[in-house]
Amino acid sequence: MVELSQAGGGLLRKGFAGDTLNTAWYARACIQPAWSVDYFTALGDDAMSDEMIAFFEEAGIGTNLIRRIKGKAPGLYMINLRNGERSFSYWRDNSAARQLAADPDRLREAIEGTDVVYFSGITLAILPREDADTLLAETRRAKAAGKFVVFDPNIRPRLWASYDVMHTTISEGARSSSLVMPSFDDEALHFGDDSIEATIHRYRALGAPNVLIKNGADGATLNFAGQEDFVPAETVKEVVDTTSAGDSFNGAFLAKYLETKDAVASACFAVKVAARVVSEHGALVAKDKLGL
Ligand SMILES: Nc1ncnc2c1ncn2[C@@H]1O[C@H](COP(=O)(O)OP(=O)(O)O)[C@@H](O)[C@H]1O
Ligand SMILES: O=C(O)C(=O)C[C@H](O)[C@H](O)COP(=O)(O)O
Repeated sequence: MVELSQAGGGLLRKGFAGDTLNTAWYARACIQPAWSVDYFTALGDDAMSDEMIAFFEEAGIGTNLIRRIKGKAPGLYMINLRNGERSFSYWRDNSAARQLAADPDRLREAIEGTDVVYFSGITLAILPREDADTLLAETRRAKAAGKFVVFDPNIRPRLWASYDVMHTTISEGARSSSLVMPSFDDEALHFGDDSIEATIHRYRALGAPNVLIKNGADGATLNFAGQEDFVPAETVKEVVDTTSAGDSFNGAFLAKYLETKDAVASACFAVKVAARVVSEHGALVAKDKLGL
């Protein structure tokens, strides 16, 4: 999506963001140069879509899988801030990305060509029902084939037709995953979990072998194959904008974990990156400000 963030004095800064893009961006910033990170989405044929493609390429994110749709444009969102905590306004009903899974062969081919698949509750929420089912069938297939499938529920009630559809579809997303990376405040608020243990238990019972719960300034709890660990958050002097805290954590974590297979060390790295991200405006913080 195109992102409008606060630039001071009533001015808005234009950027590009969206939860899966943010995660790809931080993974790319943190991963070994020899690894490739590709973004699978749909864009339009307008100037803004061209600019986004150029921006992804400049960041080193592969764009060959991106479908261009005639007459369409990217979605738009604006970050609203209250004491550093973000909320979003969206203009995305007609975005090109809603058609990202409309071509099942293309989707299957893209997934077959990769070792790791990352998607989110927002990915599922913006798709027409039958396309969400297509994507879920492919992520189940990928997991069964031994690929590492990673899912962040990223619960956004406004994007879903109803609570029941949201609950069922997010549960299916988790069931088709090797690792689920939820944020505890969302899970407690929307799915009624009264503890981090309850969230871990729910996702493991659905069939996700690994769960990593992010909990804002209270750090992160991991349960990898039944082994539980806790990693505290970094202390942040001033929380400026929490947009992308969770996505940057996910991208940084995956970059380290895929290389080292050390979940705790990777979470320790991810809390450091996320701490830098909440200290700046907007979803994507420049690599030289991440302290890598
Ligand atoms: N106020 C904060 N101080 C320090 N670290 C933070 C803060 N807020 C978020 N983080 C870091 O970002 C990670 C993700 O934040 P969280 O708020 O749980 O995700 P989301 O943005 O998805 O709601 C946390 O696990 C933590 O490491
Ligand atoms: O809401 C959406 O659809 C977006 O993708 C916009 C934001 O860039 C991410 O939501 C940020 O995600 P957090 O890491 O949870 O702060």
